[in-house]
Amino acid sequence: MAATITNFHPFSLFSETDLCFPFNPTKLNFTRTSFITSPLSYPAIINHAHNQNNPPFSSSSKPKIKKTGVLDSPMKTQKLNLEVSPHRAVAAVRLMRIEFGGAFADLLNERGKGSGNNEMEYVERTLGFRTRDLEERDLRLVTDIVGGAIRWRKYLDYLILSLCHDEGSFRSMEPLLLQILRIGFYEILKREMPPYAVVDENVNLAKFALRPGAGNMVNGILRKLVSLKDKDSLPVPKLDGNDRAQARALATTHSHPVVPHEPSLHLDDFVRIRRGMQSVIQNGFLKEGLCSVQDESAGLAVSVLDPQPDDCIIDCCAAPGGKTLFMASRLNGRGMISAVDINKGRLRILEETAKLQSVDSVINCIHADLRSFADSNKLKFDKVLLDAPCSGLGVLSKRPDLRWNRKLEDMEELKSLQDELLDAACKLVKPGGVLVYSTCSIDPEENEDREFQIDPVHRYVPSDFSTEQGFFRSCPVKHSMDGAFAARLIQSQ
Ligand SMILES: C[S@@+](CC[C@H](N)C(=O)[O-])C[C@H]1O[C@@H](n2cnc3c(N)ncnc32)[C@H](O)[C@@H]1O
Repeated sequence: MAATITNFHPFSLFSETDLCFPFNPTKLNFTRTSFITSPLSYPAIINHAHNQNNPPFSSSSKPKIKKTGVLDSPMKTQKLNLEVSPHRAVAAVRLMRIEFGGAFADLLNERGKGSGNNEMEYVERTLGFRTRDLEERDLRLVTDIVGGAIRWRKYLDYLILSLCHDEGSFRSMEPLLLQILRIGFYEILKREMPPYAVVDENVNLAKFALRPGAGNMVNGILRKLVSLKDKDSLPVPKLDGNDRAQARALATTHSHPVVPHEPSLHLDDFVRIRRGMQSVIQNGFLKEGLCSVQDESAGLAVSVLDPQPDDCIIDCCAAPGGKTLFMASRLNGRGMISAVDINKGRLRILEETAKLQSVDSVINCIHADLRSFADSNKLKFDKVLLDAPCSGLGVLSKRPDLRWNRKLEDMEELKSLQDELLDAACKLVKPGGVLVYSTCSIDPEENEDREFQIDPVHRYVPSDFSTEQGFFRSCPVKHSMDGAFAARLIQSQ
């Protein structure tokens, strides 16, 4: 089975190649929101269950288990080990599959539900034995341990390395032994479990899955960890040296991957990454709302509106929320954005992502057709964004399907819908307020060929994006980003 990020995060709707993400400064102690944009490719998810003849990790070299039994089903003749806790065995094997098999932690967790038998097959093939079957509680523990060990991997590895005899023994450590240590370290440091139970259980796992000597090693290192923790003298990465060294130390303490990135040339809050998106995903940054994916052209269209704290804004075609959420991050918790969209499902994505990114307090989602909403609504807004449904001709590099799906008749219909939405949006602007009409199209008929009385955009975006007539326009070839258009209109007083 293969899957793409589309199944993973709504922001992939905007972009399969260029990714941006806003870091949540409250969670990451960054001073302000940042975005990342990057070309990337997602590795296919490998489902070894479909490849039974090719086990992911050979168990041929594994010692046979010490304590075996036969499972109750007459079909099952596998070796059963009752001394190893099932959730640790499954967690260790999942971690191996994620690190070496390219599997996604999330999908494994989902599939884990109700598929204990599959899990045990992996355990048996990797460790050489089965444990008792997983119960609901075990599965919850697996999810927590696997997620935690991945999330904190950089920090856990730093500590494991510090407690090894030398760097060589860390670097040459058997992968399974390293996973077992990561589990033990995570349980002791982050789950705060009773340390001696953790030591005993992980020693058992190493002993049975590898060999007695591996059990001794786990015992020695985990006990060293417990003793340092008790004395409050765990090694801490030194925060000195140049900026880069300090950033590395912080990345270790907070277990952030060091993702190669470059600041956006056009937006303070964006960074562009070319590689390393896997780390961002695996560390849960997207899922936890610490960042999101967005093309710089979308960010620049928001800059044309120039949202400021205390603004009362309406985003007329808001879902699934890329621009709304970026605007919300600029309000610093003050002001309000009414986010209108006719599509309930897409609006729900916006609502959920706003909660994840902790900006829901400044966003009010309204499920409505803008045309009827504008007729019935009495409230007027300081700033109105109409990011209109469009042909998408500016995003063909990411949406190749559009090349074949667009018909001339559709374009006529689309333009009249855009006209109606623009009329509706105009009704919502306060006297002296601003309306930004934007599209991700480069077709003049959808954009500058309309009759606009405009406020030129050069004060809001770099001059390279401002056309002679005062519109914002980004061009895929010239700017290496999506093609987009925005016009800034001022309502007369
Ligand atoms: C280009 S997308 C908006 C993207 C969004 N601004 C963002 O940044 O994520 C256009 C949106 O217009 C919505 N839409 C289309 N017709 C509408 C209508 N009559 N009233 C309100 N929303 C409408 C669609 O559901 C779609 O979500």
